[in-house]
Amino acid sequence: MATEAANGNNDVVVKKPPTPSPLRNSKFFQSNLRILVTGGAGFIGSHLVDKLMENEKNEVIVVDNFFTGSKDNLKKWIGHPRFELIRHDITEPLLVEVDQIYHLACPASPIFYKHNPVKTIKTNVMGTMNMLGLAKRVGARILLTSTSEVYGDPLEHPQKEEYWGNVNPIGVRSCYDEGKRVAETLMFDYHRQHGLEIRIARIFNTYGPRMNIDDGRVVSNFIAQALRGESLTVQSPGTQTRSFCYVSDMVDGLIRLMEGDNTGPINIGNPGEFTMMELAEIVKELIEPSVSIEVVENTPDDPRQRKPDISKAKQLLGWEPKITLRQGLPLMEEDFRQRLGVHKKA
Ligand SMILES: O=c1ccn([C@@H]2O[C@H](COP(=O)(O)OP(=O)(O)O[C@H]3OC[C@@H](O)[C@H](O)[C@H]3O)[C@@H](O)[C@H]2O)c(=O)[nH]1
Repeated sequence: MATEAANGNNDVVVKKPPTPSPLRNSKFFQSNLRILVTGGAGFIGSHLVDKLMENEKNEVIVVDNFFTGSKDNLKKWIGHPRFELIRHDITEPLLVEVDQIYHLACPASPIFYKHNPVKTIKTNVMGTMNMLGLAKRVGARILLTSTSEVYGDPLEHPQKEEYWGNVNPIGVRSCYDEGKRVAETLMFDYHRQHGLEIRIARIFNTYGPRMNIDDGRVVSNFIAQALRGESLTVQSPGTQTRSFCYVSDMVDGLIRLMEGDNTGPINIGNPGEFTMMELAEIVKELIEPSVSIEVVENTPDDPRQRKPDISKAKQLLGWEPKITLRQGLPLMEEDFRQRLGVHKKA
């Protein structure tokens, strides 16, 4: 049985995991691992699918409602015998016979998750309940991608998993940060009450190819602005910090967590910390030195600092990120150049 990595009173004896359904063991039995990825057409989800598909013993089923995800991100797998794509909104129940569930589905960019906040919280609460119900019914192990936003505007720095956070429960970000906090609670309640095998990753800011160009998050905004020759919009005051993890490192961390013996929550992120002004200066230097940097108005409740303590990931998963910001940005630049049709100057 999995050990519990962190937090409060989780050290309660839990039930044995439910046995997989009889269907899974008879008619549909086969030696491959069948893996469901919710939100698998999205940015991190599609990179995770690529990695899972590299293993010939894996069959991957993606469910996505394509609100922020796109079929384009999965085009190389469509038609592959070990791959299936289902258009489905996880706020509605779903029954598929699977062994593992990577539950990623939820808009992650603040402008998208704030666009329809009621839908965002439904996705996190009802969507997670539906996926937990599925995991219970078929005896699957389930991994939730939670977020560094559960720490809110943190009063402890860097953030350890034991920190309970500083979250505004009625703020404009709460549909996402409180939504993910409830999702974590549901995961642990199903674990304690029904013996479900759970894993929780707290994902810190992540970047890389396939982010939506107009995603609204800072790295994609700055790269798109630099390539379009527009000013880089640093939201005030510019001294707020974030720590950016390249997507291939993130995917490795998620797979290690799923395959390991710890429930989490475990922080997965890159501890290299930058102010938003520093980030703008690096993007300017690496991509387009002629652009200017402009300070613009910020949105409410923007966390002033964020940096993961990744001691647990190192110790329990043997994981740490390999790609620095200066190595990762050019890889993302290349993808954005192709999609925007902007060629490098000779
Ligand atoms: O154009 C921009 C966009 C954003 N920013 C700033 O950049 C910082 C990061 O903002 P982002 O929108 O990229 O992301 P946030 O850190 O606010 O939220 C993210 O946190 C972790 C993940 O779970 C999610 O992907 C997302 O919610 C903020 O301080 C924001 O004010 C800019 O300075 N300019």
